[in-house]
Amino acid sequence: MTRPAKDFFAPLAVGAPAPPREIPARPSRAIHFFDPGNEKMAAKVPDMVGTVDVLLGNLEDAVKAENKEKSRQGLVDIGRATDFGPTQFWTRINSLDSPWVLDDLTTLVPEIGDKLDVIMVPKVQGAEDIHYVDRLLAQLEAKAGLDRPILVHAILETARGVANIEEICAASPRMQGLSLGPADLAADRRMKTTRVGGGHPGYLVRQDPVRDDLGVPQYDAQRTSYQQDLWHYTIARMVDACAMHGIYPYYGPFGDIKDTVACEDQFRNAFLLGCVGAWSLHPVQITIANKVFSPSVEDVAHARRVIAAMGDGTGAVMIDGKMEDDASVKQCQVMVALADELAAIDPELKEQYDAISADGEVRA
Ligand SMILES: CC(C)(COP(=O)(O)OP(=O)(O)OC[C@H]1O[C@@H](n2cnc3c(N)ncnc32)[C@H](O)[C@@H]1OP(=O)(O)O)[C@@H](O)C(=O)NCCC(=O)NCCSC(=O)C[C@](C)(O)C(=O)O
Ligand SMILES: [Mg+2]
Repeated sequence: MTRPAKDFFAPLAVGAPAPPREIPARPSRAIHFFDPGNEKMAAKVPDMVGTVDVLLGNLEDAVKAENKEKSRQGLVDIGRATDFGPTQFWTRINSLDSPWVLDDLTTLVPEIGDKLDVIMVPKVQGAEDIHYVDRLLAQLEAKAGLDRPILVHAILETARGVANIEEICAASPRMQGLSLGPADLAADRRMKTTRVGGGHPGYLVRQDPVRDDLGVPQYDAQRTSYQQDLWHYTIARMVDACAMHGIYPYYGPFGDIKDTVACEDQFRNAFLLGCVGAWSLHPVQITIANKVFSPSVEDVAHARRVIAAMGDGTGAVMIDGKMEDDASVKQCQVMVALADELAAIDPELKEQYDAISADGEVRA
């Protein structure tokens, strides 16, 4: 059973900061993963501040078992030494059934809890996992004297997690968002892919066979086929669950680092469906995510034009042969609100968006 409404926003430990009533829409187009125990990667982190929306020190998968403590300590060192300015600082802790997670939390909260914005919890199965982390964080925050609650992000990477998606989003006022974990999820579902996210050439639909003059189907003749998106169903569920709960959905990792074209396509599908960002595993993917998850100048110009033409936002008008009304103006408001949020942290985008007048004219 969920907590009654009057208790939902009460701190879960005496002296812990009050949980948030709203999750701020902070830009997070790329959640950039680095291994804090890898000296070469860690050395690059200070210079990445300001170039990426989120820097995430990863402690879970992709960190070898023998390096878990080194990575945790590396994260503490980076957290203490770095001024993150406008960039958010997140971590992915080890899974709740691992031998490392308790030390992750009991070390990170007192050492760098004042710097950490969000803790990503992998392999979340249901509300019980979030409840566990929620209470423990409250106890640790109280003990450390923190005045700001650390937010929680869940990765969906089991069938049970997907089935329990709504209760996971609703489990705590700390819930900030969800990410897709396509590799673990594929394994858990017994999907027959061996990739980390992205498409698969075998998952397709094919045009019907053309027929000859006698109406006989020509099965061997050339037919167009279209690759489909293996992740559409899960992302769409995430988007609805997150929107309903006032939190944020993210596409997860795209493992084929060299295929920047397909990565951009996968990220754009997620953007169009309602995701606010994706993970970047390699610096090259930051550029892709920043581009894809920022509305284009054309889209912002069109949105401003519709908003200007719609006046008080009611009724119907024709713009370039298309009907716009109370509903389409709301879509335009979503686009403009995102552009405003991004302009506030990205000077290059600000310049581009500032060149668009309030009624949608793009100045040269
Ligand atoms: C893919 C890898 C091995 C290629 O690493 P590389 O060294 O072969 O690449 P490179 O192109 O040769 O690197 C060029 C330079 O960039 C640096 N570099 C390279 N990557 C980064 C980075 N991320 N951040 C900062 N710097 C980075 C690298 O150290 C090197 O520095 P150098 O010029 O000084 O020699 C490497 O990029 C990497 O380890 N990335 C992170 C992988 C990761 O975090 N995986 C876990 C998330 S995905 C996941 O867990 C799945 C999920 C959700 O759980 C589920 O679906 O179930
Ligand atoms: Mg995983």
